[in-house]
Amino acid sequence: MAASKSVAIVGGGISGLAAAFRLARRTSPTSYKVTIFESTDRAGGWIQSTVTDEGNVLEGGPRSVRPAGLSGRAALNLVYELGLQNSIIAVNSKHQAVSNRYIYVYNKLHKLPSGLMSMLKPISPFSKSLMYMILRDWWMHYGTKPSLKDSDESVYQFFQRRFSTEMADFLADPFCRGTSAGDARKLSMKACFPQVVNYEEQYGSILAGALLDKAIPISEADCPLVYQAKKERWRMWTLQNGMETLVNELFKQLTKCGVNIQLNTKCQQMSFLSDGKVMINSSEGLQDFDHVICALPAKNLGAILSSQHPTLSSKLSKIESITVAVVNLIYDEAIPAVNGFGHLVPSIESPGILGIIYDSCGFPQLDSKTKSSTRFSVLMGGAWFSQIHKENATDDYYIQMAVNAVRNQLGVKLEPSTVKLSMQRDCIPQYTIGHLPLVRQIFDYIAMHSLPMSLVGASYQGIGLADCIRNANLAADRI
Ligand SMILES: Cc1cc2nc3c(=O)[nH]c(=O)nc-3n(C[C@H](O)[C@H](O)[C@H](O)COP(=O)(O)OP(=O)(O)OC[C@H]3O[C@@H](n4cnc5c(N)ncnc54)[C@H](O)[C@@H]3O)c2cc1C
Ligand SMILES: C=Cc1c2[nH]c(c1C)Cc1[nH]c(c(CCC(=O)O)c1C)Cc1[nH]c(c(C)c1CCC(=O)O)Cc1[nH]c(c(C)c1C=C)C2
Repeated sequence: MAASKSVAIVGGGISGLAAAFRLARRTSPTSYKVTIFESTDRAGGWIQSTVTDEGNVLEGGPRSVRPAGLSGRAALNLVYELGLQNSIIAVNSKHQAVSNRYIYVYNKLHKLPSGLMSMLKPISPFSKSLMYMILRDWWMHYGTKPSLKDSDESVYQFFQRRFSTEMADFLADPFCRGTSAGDARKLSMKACFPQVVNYEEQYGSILAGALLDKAIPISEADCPLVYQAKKERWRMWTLQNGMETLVNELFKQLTKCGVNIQLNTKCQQMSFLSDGKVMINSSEGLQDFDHVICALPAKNLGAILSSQHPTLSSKLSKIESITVAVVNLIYDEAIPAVNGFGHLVPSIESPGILGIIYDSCGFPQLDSKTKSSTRFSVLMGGAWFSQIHKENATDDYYIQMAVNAVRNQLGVKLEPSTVKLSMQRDCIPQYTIGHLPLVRQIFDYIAMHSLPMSLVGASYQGIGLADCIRNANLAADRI
C-alpha cells in the first residue's frame, strides 16, 4: 500500500497553489494529504482580475507571463496540465507590445531600442548608440574578469561602472521600476540579473556572454505548448478573463483532487516537534503535519517563527516588500494613443509615477466586445511610496494622480468612465544588496536544523509568476 504523508501549505497564492497541484499529481510510492492555509477569503494572492459588466478585464496584479527559460516553460506546462491551452492569449516577437517599450524623459516619450537597426544609431535620450556602449564594454573588458565574485553591488552601480551614468539612469533605473517597483540604487545586481553577472564572471564581456550563451534545449517532459511558444516566438502571454483564470482552475482541480483549501484561516504560529512533525496553530486550532511548504511572504513567516526560531525569524524579516498603488482606467473610446506595451518613468523624471501600461495594445482580446474602450494601468509608489502617500488621503487622491499622469504623459484629454484603485500593500519583495547570501543563510539554517520545511514564493528566488511556479514545483519534488 502507498505510504501517505501529510503536507501543510501556508499561503494560497500562486506559489502555494502550484506546489499543491504538483503534489496532488504525484503518484506512488508516496501519496500526499495536502492542506492549504490561506488567511484571506480567496486564493490567488496578488493575482487579482476583475471583469467589468461591459467585459473589460482589469488586473490589480500580474498581467502577463514570459514564456522564456526554464521558469517560462514551467508556467506553460502548468497551463497545459490544467487544460487551459485554449484560453491562452499569446503575443509574439513581432507584436508592437513587444517591440515598443518607452521611457518618459524630459516631458516626452522615447522608444527604447529594440532590434539591430535601432541599436546602431544614438536614439534620444541616449547620447551614444546602444551598440557603441555594448562594443565599448566588450573592447574594454573582454578576457578580463572584473567579477563581483565575492561582493555585490547595486544594479545602478553595475550599469554605471560598465556602461555609463546615462545607461544607469535611463535603462537600469526604469527596468528595476518596471519589474520590481524598486530602486536600482538599492537592488542587488547579483540577485536581480544573475545571468548578466554570470556573463561578466565567465567572459569579462556581457556581449560575449550573451552571444556564447547556449539555449537550454526543450526536454521530453515539456508539453506541446512549450514547442508552440518556441515555434511561434511567443514573448508574453495571459489568459482569457485575465490571470485569475489560472487561479480559478487550480482551485477547482485541487478541490476535486481532495486538497483541503482552508480559506479565512491564518497561520498564527508554527512549531517543530521532537518527533519530526510540524505543528500549525491557526484560527482553526492546532494541526500537525509531516512537512510544511511555506508559501507566504518572508516577513510574515518571520513573525510566525519568532518564538521558536528567533535567529531564522530575524533573517526572514530582513526581506522587505514595497507598496504599489495600481490604478486601472477605462476610457469609452478607442484611443489612438501610443502603440506598445507601455512606458516607464525613470526616478529622476518623476519618482512617484512608476509607469503606465497600455493594456489594450498588449491584449485587445481583454477589452469589452460590446463597447469601444481603451484600458490603461498606472502603477505608482513602489520604493518611492512615501513620496506619494498622504495621511488620510482618499482613494480619489490616488485616482486623480493616475488620471493626471495619463493626461500629461499621453495627452489623453478625456475623462475615464471606469476607475479602480488597488492599494497593494507590501506586495513586491525587494532583492536588495546582500539578498543572495541572506537567502543562502536562511536555507542553510533550515538544513542544519533538519526542519521539515520548504520555502517557496516571491521572497527568495524570483518574483515573476513563472519563477514562483518553477520554484514551487522544485520544492514539491524535493519532499
Ligand atoms: C502590482 C503587481 C504587478 C505584477 N506584475 C507581474 C507581471 O506582470 N508578471 C509577473 O510574472 N509577475 C508580476 N508580479 C509578481 C507576481 O504577481 C508575484 O510575485 C506572485 O504573484 C507572488 O505569488 P506568491 O504565491 O509567491 O505570493 P502571494 O501572492 O503574496 O501569496 C501569498 C499568500 O499567503 C497568504 N498569507 C500571508 N500570510 C499568511 C498566514 N499567516 N497564514 C495563511 N496565509 C497567509 C496571503 O494572503 C497570500 O494569499 C506582479 C506583482 C504585483 C504586486
Ligand atoms: C511600472 C511598474 C511595473 C510594471 N510592471 C510591474 C511593475 C512594478 C511588475 C512586473 N512586471 C513584470 C514582472 C515580472 C518580472 C519577471 O521576473 O518576470 C513584474 C513583477 C514583467 C515586466 N515588465 C517589464 C519588463 C521588462 C518585464 C520583464 C519581462 C518582460 O520583458 O516582459 C517592463 C514594464 N513594466 C511595466 C511597464 C509600463 C513596463 C515597460 C514599458 C509596468
